[in-house]
Amino acid sequence: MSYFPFFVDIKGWLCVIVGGGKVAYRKVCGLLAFGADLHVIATAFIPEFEHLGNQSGRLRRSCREFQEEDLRGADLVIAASDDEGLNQRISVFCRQAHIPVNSASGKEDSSFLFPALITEGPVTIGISTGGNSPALAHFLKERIQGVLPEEIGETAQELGKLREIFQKQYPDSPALRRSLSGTLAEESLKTGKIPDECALIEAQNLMNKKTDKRTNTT
Ligand SMILES: C[C@@]1(CC(=O)O)C2=NC(=C\c3[nH]c(c(CCC(=O)O)c3CC(=O)O)Cc3[nH]c(c(CC(=O)O)c3CCC(=O)O)/C=C3\N/C(=C\2)[C@@H](CCC(=O)O)[C@]3(C)CC(=O)O)/[C@H]1CCC(=O)O
Ligand SMILES: NC(=O)c1ccc[n+]([C@@H]2O[C@H](COP(=O)([O-])OP(=O)(O)OC[C@H]3O[C@@H](n4cnc5c(N)ncnc54)[C@H](O)[C@@H]3O)[C@@H](O)[C@H]2O)c1
Repeated sequence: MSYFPFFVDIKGWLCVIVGGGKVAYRKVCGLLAFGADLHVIATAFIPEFEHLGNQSGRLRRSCREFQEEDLRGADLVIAASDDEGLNQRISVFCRQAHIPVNSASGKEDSSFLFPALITEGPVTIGISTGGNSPALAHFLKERIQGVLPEEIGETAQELGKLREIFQKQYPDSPALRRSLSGTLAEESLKTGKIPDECALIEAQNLMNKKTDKRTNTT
């Protein structure tokens, strides 16, 4: 089965992670980068956690046994202990309470999976094999990274600004706005150049040329 990919704003979400090993650390790093608040509970932590600090209060660590009480108010839960029974109990509790849960013990106990992630500014690409082969997800990620233009994040940001300009300039012409956005995105991918207002004028010229050509041939 394939999994539906959501792009969710998790800023300020309370994420509870049970476990302080390699798996928990990988998930913690991923979630921190997207602005979540984390509470990690584990009987022992790998040293990498020390280097994370408390992330200006966004990362809290409790060095003790997990208690069910820890799940109160959680928006998202990761069961990443090495105790399969515990991971399973956490998963059952969360599913009953409708809290999204990911378990390191297997996808059967997870209501969502983590993808291999490419993040460049506002551009995020998530790759999943539906849990079949994390290794394949990793290699696919490397391949995609190899063909992405370096400045893709900045390009997306600039296209966002230009899009706002079109919305003001051509409020009643959605088709024109779509063509302009499309032409600019295509050109910046072709040339590898970050679009700016000059690119906007060029795109308008290009579109005029295309329109002229069509009119002349009809
Ligand atoms: C993408 C990434 C995200 C992340 O975890 O952060 C990810 N695993 C990554 C790394 C990684 N995984 C493994 C190792 C150890 C080395 C090795 O053993 O080879 C390493 C370390 C490394 O490779 O460096 C082994 C492994 N993984 C899972 C199992 C158990 C199982 O299959 O039951 C086993 C045990 C062995 C096996 O059977 O292979 C399970 C899952 N791993 C997933 C995601 C989910 C499905 C993704 C999909 O749909 O494809 C799922 C279901 C869990 C989940 O949802 O979290 C991240 C890629 C980093 C990147 O490149 O970005
Ligand atoms: N290492 C991998 O790449 C990988 C990949 C996929 C799945 N897994 C599975 O994920 C699990 C975790 O892997 P890991 O390498 O992070 O393990 P680990 O042994 O490094 O860490 C396990 C953590 O669970 C904590 N823990 C155990 N019982 C607890 C309890 N009752 N309360 C609080 N904390 C408790 C321990 O303190 C420790 O921090 C394992 O079961 C493993 O089989 C590992």
